[in-house]
Amino acid sequence: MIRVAIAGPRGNMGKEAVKMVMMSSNFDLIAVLDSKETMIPFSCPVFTDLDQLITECQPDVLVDLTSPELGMKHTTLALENKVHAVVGTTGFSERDLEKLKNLCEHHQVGCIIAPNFSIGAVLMMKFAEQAARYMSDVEIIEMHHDRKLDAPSGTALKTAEMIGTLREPHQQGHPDEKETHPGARGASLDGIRLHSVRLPGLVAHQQVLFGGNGQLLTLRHDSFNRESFMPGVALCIEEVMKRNTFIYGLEHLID
Ligand SMILES: NC(=O)C1=CN([C@@H]2O[C@H](COP(=O)(O)OP(=O)(O)OC[C@H]3O[C@@H](n4cnc5c(N)ncnc54)[C@H](O)[C@@H]3O)[C@@H](O)[C@H]2O)C=CC1
Ligand SMILES: O=C(O)C1=N[C@H](C(=O)O)C[C@H](O)C1
Repeated sequence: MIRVAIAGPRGNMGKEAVKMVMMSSNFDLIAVLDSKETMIPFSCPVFTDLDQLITECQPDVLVDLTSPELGMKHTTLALENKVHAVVGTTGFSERDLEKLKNLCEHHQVGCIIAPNFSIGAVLMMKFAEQAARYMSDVEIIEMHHDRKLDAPSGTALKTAEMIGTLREPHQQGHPDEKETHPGARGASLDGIRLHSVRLPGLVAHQQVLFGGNGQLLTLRHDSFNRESFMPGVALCIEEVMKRNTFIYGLEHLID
């Protein structure tokens, strides 16, 4: 049994993760970390202090599903205490990722950062990486619920990064194009345009558009609920236990 603690247990993702871990015969939910003492009864102790949680409960793995600043704080503390970390929280900077990688190496402990836990989204990213070899003009439209804190999404950034391994950086669109309304062309990552839509009713959706002469290739993935992420969370908990390295992206865990 892997001893699992979850940070953010009352959130959209945290709720599903608590359910999944409790239902699994491989995992033992030994504690949750919340922002306050909660009225929601959990079948395990609720902590508001991660130091105390680690000392008293000694988890094997901390799963973080909170916010960018908290996620960084929690993951740092977990790794410093040699607790493996599975991080679904998005919005980390490149510097944050570098810092976590160094902590893994220093403390010889595993950490998996998964910008997207759903298998379909990971396949979309892999297909996009392949397509970029042949079609190098690409724009990404990600669409999420309006409670999301970070933009662009972690998935969109990771997709652009994967495409970037096979696409020469270049400016897209007309060389003389001008935004009459700032932001109209979206963010640019080496010339790949990223557009973020935030609307009530949405969950997590992304389209990757590849344009060529007389043709358009559209790759699309939709998560209609948070259950879609849970097989990926379970896989990461199992895999992180076998490692003492830093992994960024679920694509490194599937063939
Ligand atoms: N990697 C993936 O596949 C996915 C990642 N996410 C990411 O997961 C994160 C959480 O997303 P949601 O669940 O939608 O957000 P949410 O806002 O519903 O949940 C965040 C939770 O963190 C809790 N929290 C606040 N302060 C805390 C503290 N000090 N200690 C512990 N918990 C605290 C809040 O009470 C809240 O329940 C976001 O960064 C989001 O981008 C979301 C969906 C899928
Ligand atoms: O906040 C969300 O909801 C999601 N966040 C992740 C991201 O930023 O890509 C994964 C998924 O898109 C849902």
